[in-house]
Amino acid sequence: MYPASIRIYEVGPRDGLQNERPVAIRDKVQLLNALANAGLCHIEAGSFVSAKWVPQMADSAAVFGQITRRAGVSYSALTPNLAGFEAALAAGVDEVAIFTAASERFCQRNINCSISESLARFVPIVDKAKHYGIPVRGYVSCVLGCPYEGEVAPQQVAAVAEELQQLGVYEISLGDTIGVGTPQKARNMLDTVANKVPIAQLALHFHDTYGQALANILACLDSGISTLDASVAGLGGCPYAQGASGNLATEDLVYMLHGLGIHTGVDLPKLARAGAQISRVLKRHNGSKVGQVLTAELAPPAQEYS
Ligand SMILES: CC(C)(COP(=O)([O-])OP(=O)([O-])OC[C@H]1O[C@@H](n2cnc3c(N)ncnc32)[C@H](O)[C@@H]1OP(=O)([O-])[O-])[C@@H](O)C(=O)NCCC(=O)NCCSC(=O)C[C@@](C)(O)CC(=O)[O-]
Repeated sequence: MYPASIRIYEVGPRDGLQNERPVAIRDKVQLLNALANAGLCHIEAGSFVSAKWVPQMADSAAVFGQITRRAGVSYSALTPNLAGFEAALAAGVDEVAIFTAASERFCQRNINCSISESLARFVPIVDKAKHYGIPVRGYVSCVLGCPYEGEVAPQQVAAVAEELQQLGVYEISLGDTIGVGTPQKARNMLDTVANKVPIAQLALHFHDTYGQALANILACLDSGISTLDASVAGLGGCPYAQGASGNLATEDLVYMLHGLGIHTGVDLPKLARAGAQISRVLKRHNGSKVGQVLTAELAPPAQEYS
């Protein structure tokens, strides 16, 4: 049976924009405000990582300082280490996310340490976050494949997710970082992880490189999953996974969920306008098919795509 409602975790301003051309602070803030106005209540607004590694996120503190905070909306950020957590706290985040991988080589390329070193780094973050009452989310990357190691065993994903849960995160988002999953594999991976971590603490974070993300989600929708990550206009990719597309477009996800009678609390036309606006700013093709249809009149002239 499908759930009556789904919590959508919007990652476009972070996962999306970290892999796009640089965007002015005012445009990021406008996007964040538009997403909140569209009814999204969980928005990943930036990351406190090394500017040498991900320059697109270097202005996250300024972005947090300029958002028009909307009541009931949680604005979160990625924090790879204690320095990142302290900067995020000073910037006024509502929630942070720690991130590791199910693949050793991806973990090294992404955060320059092994999986076990990453987990050790997260201990003081979780401790300090608890002290300040800041919820911590966890990510596991490469849950359906790795750009360096190929196939990733679902048992390995489950083992890393279980370690994150034992650290004290409230939720673990399972990332198909390079979007290689297919429906049966996605469901098998989710069921394997759910044997170790309660499904209520899991979220799905599927990139759409091979156009499978929506099908993968549909295959998992009657599992008890209640949180899905998505990126407005399908923004993004992955800095350490060449060729990876952005997350599943939020507009496409909302359209499907509403069509199934599942409540999201999201105003689709407002969301589509936010997606069209940021696509214009980026002079980028709108990665949401639903967004393209709903905002045809806002689309930039064709020559701007070249
Ligand atoms: C983790 C590090 C910092 C290790 O990087 P490192 O080089 O091993 O760390 P370090 O401690 O030696 O520091 C190197 C420099 O970075 C600075 N530094 C150190 N920490 C911070 C910080 N928090 N904020 C700002 N600056 C920082 C530090 O001060 C120093 O500066 P320098 O002395 O050279 O001028 C680096 O590898 C890094 O920043 N990586 C970030 C990678 C990243 O953001 N990747 C994208 C997000 S993950 C993702 O997209 C996947 C996900 C979550 O969406 C799920 C999925 O789809 O799979």
